[in-house]
Amino acid sequence: MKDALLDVPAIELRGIRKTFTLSEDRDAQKVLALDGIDLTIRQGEFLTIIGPSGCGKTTLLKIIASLISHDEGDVVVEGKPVHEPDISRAMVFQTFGLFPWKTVIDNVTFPLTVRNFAPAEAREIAMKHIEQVGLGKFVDAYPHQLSGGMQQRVGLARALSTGADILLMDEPFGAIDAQTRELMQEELMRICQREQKTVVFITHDLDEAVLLADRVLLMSRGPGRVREVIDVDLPRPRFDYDVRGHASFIKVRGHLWHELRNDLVEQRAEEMS
Ligand SMILES: Nc1ncnc2c1ncn2[C@@H]1O[C@H](COP(=O)(O)OP(=O)(O)OP(=O)(O)O)[C@@H](O)[C@H]1O
Repeated sequence: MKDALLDVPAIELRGIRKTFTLSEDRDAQKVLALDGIDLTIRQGEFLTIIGPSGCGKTTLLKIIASLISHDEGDVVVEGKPVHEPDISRAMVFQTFGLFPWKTVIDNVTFPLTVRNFAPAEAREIAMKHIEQVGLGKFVDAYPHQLSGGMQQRVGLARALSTGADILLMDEPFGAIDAQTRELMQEELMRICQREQKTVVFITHDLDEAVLLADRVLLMSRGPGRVREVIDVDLPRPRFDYDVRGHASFIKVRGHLWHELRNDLVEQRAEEMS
């Protein structure tokens, strides 16, 4: 359980720097997306990332997943430097990332099939997670037959099926209506608490950032840097009381809003000058 959060590093980021080049030309414009990110994420921790648009949140998550390379620094996962995607880390995308031509069961078994699991074993694992996210009756449905919230549940079931200890989630509930989103947040918290997942979760939603997190990483306006890492001192589970009325929730949310608002005001002033 979260109360027993281990002080063992799951992900260590050391001096991560990333520049994008906007074209192939020699004189091409460069964008410094991340500038020296140092951070340790503990095993079983739920870390949310919040920051102004374009500050490098997605870039950082993709670097942790080894989906894109970085220019300088090290990503160390469970003690080992990583350079390629592997089974320790699973991504969940805002746009669900499902294959439209595959059924729910085929979408969820896909990562297991490519890793050469026997079909019966892949199906058994997939079914367990499809049922866990409440879609047992929809195994043979296609994504277009499901609501956005249901499609995101499929994305979550697929990530869980990989058995990855680390879930990397890029605004996974951003495209879902407010009520479904609250249910998904509860479900995710239940699953992560039970299965001791380490989660790195990007959001633009202040309430979501505080509600889910053990710690919130606030990034600075581009180039992305660690501006602040804030502890969220709220008891778990967090869905059986008025967590939004809790003094710690109000304090952390208020602080985040103050900081992000200043960023927006500065950004607007720069755009006007
Ligand atoms: N493939 C790319 N090529 C060139 N520039 C890129 C590329 N991907 C990201 N960038 C630039 O890197 C910076 C960080 O982008 P990133 O998508 O990581 O930000 P973000 O914080 O996730 O943004 P948002 O909150 O709007 O989703 C931005 O300036 C963006 O334009």
